[in-house]
Amino acid sequence: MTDRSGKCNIMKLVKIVSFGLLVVVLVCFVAATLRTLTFDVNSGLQLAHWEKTRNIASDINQHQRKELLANFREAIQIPTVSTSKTQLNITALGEFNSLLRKVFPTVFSSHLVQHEVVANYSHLFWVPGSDLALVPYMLLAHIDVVPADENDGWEAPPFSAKEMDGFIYGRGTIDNKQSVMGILQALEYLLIRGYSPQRGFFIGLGHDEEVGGLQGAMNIVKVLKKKGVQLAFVLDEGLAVLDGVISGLQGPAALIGISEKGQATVKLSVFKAPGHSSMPPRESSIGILAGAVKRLEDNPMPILFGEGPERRTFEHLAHRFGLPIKFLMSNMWLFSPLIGRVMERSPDTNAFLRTTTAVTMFNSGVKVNVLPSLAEAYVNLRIHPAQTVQEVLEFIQSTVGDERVKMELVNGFDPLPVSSYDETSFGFQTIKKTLLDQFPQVSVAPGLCIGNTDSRHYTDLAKDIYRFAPTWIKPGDTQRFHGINERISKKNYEELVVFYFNLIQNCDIKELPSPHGAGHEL
Ligand SMILES: CCCCCCCC/C=C\CCCCCCCC(=O)NCC(=O)O
Ligand SMILES: [Zn+2]
Ligand SMILES: [Zn+2]
Repeated sequence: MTDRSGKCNIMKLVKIVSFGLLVVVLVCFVAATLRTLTFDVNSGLQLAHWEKTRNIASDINQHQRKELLANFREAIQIPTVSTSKTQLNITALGEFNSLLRKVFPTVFSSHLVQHEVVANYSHLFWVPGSDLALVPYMLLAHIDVVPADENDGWEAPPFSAKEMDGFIYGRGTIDNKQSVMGILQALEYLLIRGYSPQRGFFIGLGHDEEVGGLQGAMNIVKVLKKKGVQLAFVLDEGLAVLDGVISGLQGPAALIGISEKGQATVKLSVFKAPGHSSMPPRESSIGILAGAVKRLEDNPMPILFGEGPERRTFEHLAHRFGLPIKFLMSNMWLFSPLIGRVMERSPDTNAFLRTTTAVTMFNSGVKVNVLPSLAEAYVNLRIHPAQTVQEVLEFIQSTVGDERVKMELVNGFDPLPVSSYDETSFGFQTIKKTLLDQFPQVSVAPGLCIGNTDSRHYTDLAKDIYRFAPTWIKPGDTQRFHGINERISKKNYEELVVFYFNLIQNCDIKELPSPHGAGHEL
């Protein structure tokens, strides 16, 4: 018995020790493979080694506070609406031109600024720098806005620029007149205070961005190409400071767009012989098309989370999440499918995961007793960086799976190249430094811009294109883009003016401080 039980005990002990060893080996393996990123994304700027510039202070007095706000409100009150490529409000665009000249007299009269109107309503400014060896950069924004209907539920008329509870309400307040006016207001104040740049810069204000920028941005690019211009970087609208928008993230995050999604507009159509509504066929053109559209909505494109630059966002921000999210985000190679499942539940986070499918127009029928011959739908897709227009078309074709539904690509372009964001990236680091000087509480990370911008026309002029403005977006604000009650706080608009005021001056450094001793020449 003793022997047997002794043997049993030894066997048990061997089993327990083996199991224990196995657990230790497994834990060691997992610990070696998995990681929890703890680096501080805001470090690495080498602030102590940053070239000293004698920046003009950006303080704003009471008079200027009133003035800059009044200028901004006037800009919002002009309905520079773009409805389609052929429907632009040219009266409003003309009025906007006069407004710019009236409220920024120094910009338009200074010998330091060259200005030209492009394609009738867009503006190109050139401010040469004193050091010709420094490659210029360019700031972009757009004057036009999408339509707005007061009856959709606006709390204030969309072109009233009404002030309520410290906010200015109106179409264009966050897309994108805050940048148009913010950039020029900053330049006006810089010039008044005697500033002249060392590094030259351009400002481009497009008038038809909301319908593709084919007149404004494309012609500005043509003008610059003719002059042989190459740019150190371009900064356009796009992402923003997200405050409480990414659930679980501690503190606000400034996401600087280093790429933007591609886009395709696809027309689906069904043709059937017309006839009398008293003798309907089993399936109408409308019914067949509705079925196709429903299948597209029921079968979203695959989740590609982690396969594009959005992966970098979460790796950068991982340290600002509590456990266990921090752990999941630090190991995207393993957990991205799980994170994707959670993020797809909300439209604004879903947009970062996959190519999105939006049915935006559906037309058919002319009379109640006539069977319509033609039913048409337009589908607008925003293409994830890991896909192409071609792949998206193939997906649509197989999902619709009905030869009676004709598919036509109206227009499309692939996702944009990824710009640099490492320690040697002049544009990214200068934007980041300017942000951190002004908003030390913010984490700065690269991001994917889910909308399209005029900057996509600039790829031949600059390798590095960033999409960002320090517009603060809080919970509920993402729906204000192209939606109702678009607004910006007065404080935030002032902050934008200060941001551009400081950014322009910060760009005057010759090179970035190098973590390894040698500078990064531009
Ligand atoms: C990482 C998860 C964060 C989710 C929060 C989403 C934050 C969204 C922030 C900004 C909105 C993006 C707007 C982009 C600018 C759009 C410009 C535009 O309208 N262009 C025309 C077009 O795309 O059709
Ligand atoms: Zn915009
Ligand atoms: Zn827009």
